Amino acid sequence: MSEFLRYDLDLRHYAAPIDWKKIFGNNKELAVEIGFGNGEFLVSMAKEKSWCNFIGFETSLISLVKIQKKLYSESIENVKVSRIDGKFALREFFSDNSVWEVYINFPCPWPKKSHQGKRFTDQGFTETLAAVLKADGNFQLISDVKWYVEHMKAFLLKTGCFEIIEFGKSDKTIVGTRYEKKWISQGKDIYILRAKKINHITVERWTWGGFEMPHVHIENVNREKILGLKDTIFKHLKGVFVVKSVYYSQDEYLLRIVSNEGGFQQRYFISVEKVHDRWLVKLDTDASAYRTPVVKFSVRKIAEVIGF
Ligand SMILES: C[S@@+](CC[C@H](N)C(=O)[O-])C[C@H]1O[C@@H](n2cnc3c(N)ncnc32)[C@H](O)[C@@H]1O
Repeated sequence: MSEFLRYDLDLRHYAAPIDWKKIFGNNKELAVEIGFGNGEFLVSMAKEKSWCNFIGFETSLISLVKIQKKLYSESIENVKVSRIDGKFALREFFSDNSVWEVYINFPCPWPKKSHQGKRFTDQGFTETLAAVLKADGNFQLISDVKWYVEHMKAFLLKTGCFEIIEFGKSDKTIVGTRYEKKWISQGKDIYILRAKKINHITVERWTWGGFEMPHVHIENVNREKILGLKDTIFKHLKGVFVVKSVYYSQDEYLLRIVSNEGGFQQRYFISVEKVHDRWLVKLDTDASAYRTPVVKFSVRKIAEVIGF
């Protein structure tokens, strides 16, 4: 394994909430950046604030690889990064009142209505901030999109948990990232929003409470039903899952699943295999998923549909 991979956390292997003190080996404050891109801001903050540990969440693999090389070459030890949706990770992997600051710099505004579930400007996200930030902890958003910053301000205020301490156009460079440089070079205005947590609320977490997974045993399977599941969509209170493909070999089926829960997408496999005289339906261990309500539901539902 490459040395720089030590910065990378595969959070599927950790029970939530994560014991960050154990991961970093110290008790420093925690700060989170979501969508760090090329990592300029995360790296400079980590160097400047060595009394704090930084966790960066990114969905882009290329960004992950780039920052790990940077962290390794500069021997920076107070940063961990993970390839995961930052909205989900902030809620699921941090205890209430545990994070000192959260930053988002130049998020994609997803202007189309059909994409609005991908925005950070929603009640679920601001409630998560109100849960995980410490008392007096801060959230900072920098963007070139005025309406996006205004929406975020409105959602923060709606929680009743934040005081706005800075809001408006900035006349100077703030974070020095690739996107900030790009928008400034195009003459765009840059907006800053800083908010301080003044009240606390808690939120429901989907994955807390261990790794238990409903492995379902069934007496027999209906082969036609399994093979006919391709492209079937199943609905659940919290989201949906679809069976994208079904693979078959002797006494074993592998179902490729895509789930979506409030915009959080997962791709994984459910295996159906013969064990002695019965069949076992379970989450395939080679491509594991976070144990969210829809993932658990998908295993039970497949067993229900194919078994008899
Ligand atoms: C427009 S770029 C900005 C990058 C960087 N912050 C900057 O200022 O240059 C947005 C970044 O957010 C990442 N991203 C988008 N949605 C995300 C999510 N839900 N969780 C984590 N990262 C996300 C994208 O992969 C992309 O790198």
